[in-house]
Amino acid sequence: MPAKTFIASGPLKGRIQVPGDKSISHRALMFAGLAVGTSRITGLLEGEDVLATAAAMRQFGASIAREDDGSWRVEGAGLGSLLEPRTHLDMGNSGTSTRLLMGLAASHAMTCVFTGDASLSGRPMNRVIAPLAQMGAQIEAASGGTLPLMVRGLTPAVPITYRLPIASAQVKSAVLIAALNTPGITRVIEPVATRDHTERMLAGFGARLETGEENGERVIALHGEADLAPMDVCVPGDPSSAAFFLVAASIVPGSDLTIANVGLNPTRAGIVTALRQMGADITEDNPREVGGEPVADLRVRHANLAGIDVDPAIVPSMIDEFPALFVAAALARGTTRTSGLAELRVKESDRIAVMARALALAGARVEETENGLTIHGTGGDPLPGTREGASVATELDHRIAMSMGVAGLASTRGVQVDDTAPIATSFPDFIPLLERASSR
Ligand SMILES: O=C(O)C1=C[C@@H](OP(=O)(O)O)[C@@H](O)[C@H](O)C1
Ligand SMILES: C=C(OP(=O)(O)O)C(=O)O
Repeated sequence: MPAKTFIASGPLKGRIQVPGDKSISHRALMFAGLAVGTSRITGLLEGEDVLATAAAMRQFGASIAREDDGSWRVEGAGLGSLLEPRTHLDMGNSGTSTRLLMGLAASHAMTCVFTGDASLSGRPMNRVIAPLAQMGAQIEAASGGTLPLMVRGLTPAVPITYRLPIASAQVKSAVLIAALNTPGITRVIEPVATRDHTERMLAGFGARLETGEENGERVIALHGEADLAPMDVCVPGDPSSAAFFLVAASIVPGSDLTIANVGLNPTRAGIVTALRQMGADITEDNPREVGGEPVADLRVRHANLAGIDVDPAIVPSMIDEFPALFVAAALARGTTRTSGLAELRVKESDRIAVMARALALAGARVEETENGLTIHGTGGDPLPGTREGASVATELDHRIAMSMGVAGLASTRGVQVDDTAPIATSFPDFIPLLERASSR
C-alpha cells in the first residue's frame, strides 16, 4: 500500500501525452483476438485492466505479444473457435473486461469462471446476466449477482432485442459481443447514448451492423454470425486520463499545458464541455481522426473557474470524470451542483461517498445528496489539505487516487492518499508525468 502526499506544485507546462484509451484498448484486444489472422495495435494502454483482458483473450486461444517497437501483435483465435479457459479468468479490478467477456462466453459452448479483486467482487453483474440469460446462457453468480460467477455459454445463442434499462456501454457491448457468434439479428436499444467504441470498432473489423435512431432512441442492429477480419488499430489518448491534467492545469496558477492526441469522441468529451462551462480555457488544436475516432491536441491554461449546475444529460459522456470535476469545483468560485449520478455509486468505489469524504478531509466544503455532490468552492484559494496523520481512503479506486492527487497540487498542506497502487489499472505513469509537467 504505497501512500503518497501530493504537494502544491508549480505551474503545469509543456507538452505531454497521456496513455491510450482504456475502453478502446480493451476492445482492440478482444476484436483482434476474435478475428482470423494477425492484427497490430499501436498506442495500447499497458495498464492492469487492459492486461487482464489480454490474459483472458490468451486463455480463449488468441496469441498476443508486445513487439520491440511497443506495438502489440494479435493472432486471433477466430470467433466460434475459442478454447475453453483452463483456469478461472481473473479480471482484477476491471469491470469492462468482466462484462464484455461475459458476453463473449455467453454465446460459446463452454464454461468460464470469472473472479476479481475486492472492489470488482462488489460490483453489480445482474445488469449483464439478465440479457445474456435471455440469449440462452446459464449464469451462476454469488448471491446479490456479483463475482465470482460462472457462465455456461450456448451455441447457437438466441438473438434478442434488448432495451437498456440503464445507460451503460458495458451492458450494450456485452450484448453486441454475444451477438457476434449468434445467428440472426440482435438489436440493442439505447434510450441514452453511451460511448460507441464497440460499434465503431466492430464495423472496422468487418462486422455487419447498422446504427440508427427510432423515436429519439439509438438502435444498433448486429447481424450474426460475424466474420471478423484482422486490422491495424491505432488507439488515441484517453480523455479520461487527460481529465486529470485538464483540471490540474486549470486550477494551478500560471499553467499552460498541451496534452497531445486526446480522443474527443462526442460520447466521451463531456468533461471538456463541463470545464468550459466553468470558465476553463481549453482549446483544440490540430483536429484529426485516429483509428476511426476524433482526436485533437488540447491546450489548457489556468483560469478562474466558477461553479455550475451540471446538466444531468451530460453525465453519460463524462461518467468517469466526475471525481476530477469535483476537484475543479472545490477550487472554483461559488457552488457546483451535480445530480443523476447513481451509476457513480457502483464503480470501483462509491465515487459520490468516497469523494465527499476525501474532499472534506482535504478541507473542502461538500454536501452529499442522494445522487450527487454539492460543492462550495474556495474561489481559487488553495484547499487546506489533509492534516498530519490523516490520509484519503482510495478504496481500490484509481480515479479517487488521481483526483485527490490533483487536489494536492492546489493545497496548503498537501493531500495524502493512502494507496497509489490502484493508479496502475488505468494510468501507470501518472505520477512521473504529473511531476514532469509541474517542474518545468
Ligand atoms: O464500456 C466501457 O469501456 C466503459 C463504460 C463505462 O461503464 P458503464 O457501462 O458501467 O457505464 C465506464 O464507466 C467504464 O470506465 C468503461
Ligand atoms: C469504471 C471504470 O472502469 P471499469 O468499469 O472497467 O472497472 C473506470 O475506469 O473509471
